[in-house]
Amino acid sequence: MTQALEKNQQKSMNNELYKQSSYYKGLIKRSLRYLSSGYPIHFTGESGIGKTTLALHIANQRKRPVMLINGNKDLSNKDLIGAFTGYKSNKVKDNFVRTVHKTEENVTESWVDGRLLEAVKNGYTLIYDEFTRSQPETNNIFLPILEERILPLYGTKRKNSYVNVHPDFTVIFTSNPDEYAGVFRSQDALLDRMITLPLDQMDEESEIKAVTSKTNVTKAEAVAIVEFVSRARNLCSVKQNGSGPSLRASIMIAEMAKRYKIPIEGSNDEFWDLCFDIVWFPLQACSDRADDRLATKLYTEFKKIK
Ligand SMILES: Nc1ncnc2c1ncn2[C@@H]1O[C@H](COP(=O)(O)OP(=O)(O)OP(=O)(O)O)[C@@H](O)[C@H]1O
Repeated sequence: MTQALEKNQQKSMNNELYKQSSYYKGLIKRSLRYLSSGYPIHFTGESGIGKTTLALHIANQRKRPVMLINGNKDLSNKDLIGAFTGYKSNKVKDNFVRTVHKTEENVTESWVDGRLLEAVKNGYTLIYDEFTRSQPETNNIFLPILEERILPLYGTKRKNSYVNVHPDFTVIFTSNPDEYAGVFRSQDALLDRMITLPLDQMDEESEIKAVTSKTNVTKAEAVAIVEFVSRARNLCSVKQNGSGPSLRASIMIAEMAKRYKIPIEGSNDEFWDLCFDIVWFPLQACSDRADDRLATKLYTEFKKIK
């Protein structure tokens, strides 16, 4: 089974925000130019700000199959290049003459391409999400791919020692900033071969567009939710463990409120419980206030929802 994303698995084909915002339009245009000129791009920024969604959107514009790999510390060259998965045997018994038994057995090792090899050979657009979560040794395989346009097959028992990279093959990397737990410092040599585009938290107007395009809330409801989450974010006092509730928080609040018909009002207790459950943990992580003081401040911001 191919690992490339099927069309119906590809998100964000027709994203209103990307069509309307001059910032995103410019960024997408430049990114496509870099990719077409053979330069991989790298979106870096905090969790939940839309790196993967943007990467998928750009990848979809290239009209090539899209392959997604998620970085993790256990990802190995075997996963990326492929491996021999066992033996295939083929037995032929010849009983034509009853007294003579002839058996012929052919044993061949069967090879399964890894996702990177499949993408490299066929000219896919590869999205390597959170690539800094993989071990730097694993990511070294990208150096010859990006520099010499070959994928070495070292460590395998294949006849060819490398494959040429298809001219349409290109990579969009994403990462969270290095201070995140579980992230390895990425090698300078690899970063030197890509164009790194830092992404910031969306501005309020963009976030409202993202929430309305992703959920069924009205524009006014999206405004109320996004403004509340944004005020909650402003309660962050220390820049550690992220920067408070992200776009994801706004989307979760909107989805849950719609699904369970919870009125999006600052006077509704059920809506308060929903908002508190979703924003409290990331807010607590970025604040050095005592919990009771922080909760009181959050409640004050919640009450401002009309
Ligand atoms: N332009 C957009 N329009 C609608 N929804 C969006 C948009 N961008 C992001 N989202 C939504 O916001 C949420 C976070 O987006 P995404 O997963 O792309 O962020 P990320 O930066 O890759 O996060 P992480 O670093 O945690 O993987 C998702 O639910 C996604 O569908």
